[in-house]
This record gives sequence, C-alpha cells and structure tokens, in this order.
Amino acid sequence: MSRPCVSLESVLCAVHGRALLEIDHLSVAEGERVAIVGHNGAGKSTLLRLLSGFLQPVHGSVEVLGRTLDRPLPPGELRALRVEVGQVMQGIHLVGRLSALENVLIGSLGWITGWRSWTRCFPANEVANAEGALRAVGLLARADTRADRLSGGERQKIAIARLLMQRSRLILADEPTAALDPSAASDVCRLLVNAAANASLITVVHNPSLLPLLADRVIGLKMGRIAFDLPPAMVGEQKLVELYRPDMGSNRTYWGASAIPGSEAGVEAFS
Ligand SMILES: Nc1ncnc2c1ncn2[C@@H]1O[C@H](COP(=O)(O)OP(=O)(O)OP(=O)(O)O)[C@@H](O)[C@H]1O
Repeated sequence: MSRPCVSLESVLCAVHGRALLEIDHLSVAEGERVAIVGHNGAGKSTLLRLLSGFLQPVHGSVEVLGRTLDRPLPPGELRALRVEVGQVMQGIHLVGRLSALENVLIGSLGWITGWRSWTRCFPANEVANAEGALRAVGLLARADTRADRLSGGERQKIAIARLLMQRSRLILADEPTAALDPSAASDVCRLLVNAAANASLITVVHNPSLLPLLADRVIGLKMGRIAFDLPPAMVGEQKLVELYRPDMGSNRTYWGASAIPGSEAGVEAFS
C-alpha cells in the first residue's frame, strides 16, 4: 500500500489554553479526495493551516508528504513544502495589479530557478503552459486583464489555473466556492478536481450538494473533533443536522491556560 500523504496522530491544537482541534487519528492516501464539513468555528481552517505548515500542534504528530510538521520547518524545507502543497484559500490570493496570465505564471515559480525566478522572466514553454492552463479554465481570452478587474468566479478559476502550473502533490482548498452562484460553484469544483488529477485534494466546503462532485470521502468536524468519516452517499440530511446542531452546555473546548502546556503562545503561530 502507498504511504499516506497526510497522517495525524493524537493531535491537539490550542490557543491560550483553548483547544481548537483534537484529532486522534487521520490518514489521507495519495490521490484521495476528501471534503471537510462542519459548523462555523469547527476547526476546518485550523486543520488546513496545520497541514500547510502555518500552525504547529501543542502535541501529537503531523506528517504531510513525508515531512514532519510538529515543529516549524527550516526555510528551505518550508519553501519545498509550499511548492508541493498547492492552496486555494478564502479570499483568493491573487496579485491584483498583475494580469491573469502573470498570476498563473506565479504557479511555476517553484520550478524555475536562478535569475529567471528573481526577475520573473519566464521561459517561453512556461508561458505556453500558463496559456494552456487559462484555456483549461475557459479564461484564455482574459489573459491580459488585471486580476482586480475579474469577477469572484473568474478569480477562483485563475487560482485553479495557477494550481495547474504548480503541479502540487497535495491541494488544500478552503471554501473555494464561497460567494459563487450555483453554476459557477459547480464549474469551480469540476476544475478543482481536474487540477487534482495527479494529487490528493482536501476541500473545506459548506454546500452539501457539492460533496459528490468534490470528494470520495467526507469528514465531519464538530467542535474540533472528527464526528464522522464517510463516503458522500452516506452523508444524508440527518447526519448534517446532527453535525451542525449546537451542543449547548459543553465546555470541552475550554480549559484553563495552564492545562495545555505550550498553548499560551499559540496565537502568534496561529495568526
Ligand atoms: N487568530 C486566531 N486566534 C485565536 N483563535 C482563533 C483564531 N482564528 C480562529 N480561531 C478560533 O479557532 C476556532 C476554529 O476556527 P476555524 O477558523 O478553524 O473554524 P472553521 O471551521 O474554519 O470556521 P468557518 O466555517 O467559520 O470558517 C474558532 O473557535 C475560532 O474562534
């Protein structure tokens, strides 16, 4: 069996003595497509931050693509991780003053070296590849348009074209369809799955109707813990109602600051 692309054991993430995420065990195989669902504040983005090396656990082990992320990585390794882990995050991180094509080319910065990388003078074959990526998301005609003149849906598609250039082994997408109309949301999901043809894909999503498009496995997070881990066909309305129903009176996510050593300074690592 192939090595898991993501492996978490006995992980606790906490800030100022408050537990945000507690995962006993989570493993994602290479090529798997996983959706994460859960109420606001359930810990979905925290999980993605952990997997992208932006946040370290208070204790437990985190392995992503063979790298141990329990401690901050040295800069060289962090850069390598950034190339291997592609991200489409809330708020879409495009450079507004650059054209759509230039934004897509940024995806290849991890692959080109030396003066070309510093001066952003991309070789002709990479420019052709970037045009191909724009064509794949249906936006070649907007290649020269500044990113800040594009619609939300168009910008999401540009972010996916950039992923195509990055050739990541793991793609983390945090609500990639937020604020899109239903048709644009389906388009973006299909493009994302295509972009992840040779990668593992973990997507945070709020709209349950998109689950079958995006995932072959759905993980429900509730108050920082895994509530279920099921195929999309088994995530029916009842499961979702239970997942999103507030648990009144629970104080599980709060401890005294002294109860979780190492979590006092967590907010710096978090922000
Ligand atoms: N910078 C921060 N400092 C301290 N706590 C934070 C910070 N950001 C988020 N949190 C807390 O961490 C918990 C989990 O937040 P997270 O963003 O992971 O939730 P989420 O499931 O992604 O929610 P949403 O659906 O609203 O995006 C929340 O209780 C939130 O208040």
